[in-house]
Amino acid sequence: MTRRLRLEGVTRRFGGLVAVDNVSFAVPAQGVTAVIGPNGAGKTTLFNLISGFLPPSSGQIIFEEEDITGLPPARIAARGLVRTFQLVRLFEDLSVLDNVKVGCHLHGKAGLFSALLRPASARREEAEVENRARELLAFTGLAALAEEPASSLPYGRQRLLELARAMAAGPRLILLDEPAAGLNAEESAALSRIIRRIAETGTTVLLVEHDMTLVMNTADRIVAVDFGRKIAEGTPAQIRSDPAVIAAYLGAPASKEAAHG
Ligand SMILES: Nc1ncnc2c1ncn2[C@@H]1O[C@H](COP(=O)(O)OP(=O)(O)OP(=O)(O)O)[C@@H](O)[C@H]1O
Repeated sequence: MTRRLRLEGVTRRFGGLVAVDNVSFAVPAQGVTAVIGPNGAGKTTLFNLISGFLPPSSGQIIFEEEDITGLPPARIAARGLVRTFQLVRLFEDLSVLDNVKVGCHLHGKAGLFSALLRPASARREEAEVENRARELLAFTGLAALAEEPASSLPYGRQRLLELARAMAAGPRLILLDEPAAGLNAEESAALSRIIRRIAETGTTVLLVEHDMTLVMNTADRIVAVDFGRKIAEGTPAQIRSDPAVIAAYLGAPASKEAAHG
């Protein structure tokens, strides 16, 4: 099985606190992988390390067989590893469509320099960008809102817009940081279907999420962390019945839970 991403012994310390402790796992190119864990387990720190927002204290991060450890976020994004954030970060005054177009320009080949230097091909690229942006709005169910200002969308749709913008870059791997946060059950179910479709189009999905319904319905593989350490890895069925995972969520020591189980 091809692996899109590998973490090898990744550790991140904040002073005396070890937020991520010697974590290793691989993300297959196919499908959806989820990272779960109780509050403060180190999930966000893990995402910040993978996306370059924080350098690891030690260990290696390998994306498509190349070492990206310590590269700045923009360089990592340019290689096709893009992320969304826990809190929505949109250009509020721009239209829904323009937000997605910005996503194409941020990480894509249609950069500002090429637009200045090669006006004819830049115009062609601009048309392609517009087509791609509209396709993504259709994909996320936002096509009818293309000309509206982003700030006018209800929260659930702003989250989908953020997803569409991240997809505009044509990423090889997309990191979704709590994509279902603040969504109702119906929105969360719609999001799950969109995430599955993203994976089917060949973009690897790695997500961090507290909404267990979404995780169990969406992920092919789950990595569970607690106190910065990986405590389990497997299919949703395996994770659901894993004593260490159950113990982490119930707040009981794994050994005690295992003894009872
Ligand atoms: N910049 C920082 N400086 C100091 N400590 C930090 C920093 N970022 C995170 N931590 C600590 O590292 C640990 C892991 O935090 P992290 O936010 O990664 O956990 P999490 O699993 O994402 O939690 P949540 O589910 O609440 O978002 C926590 O103890 C947190 O207080």
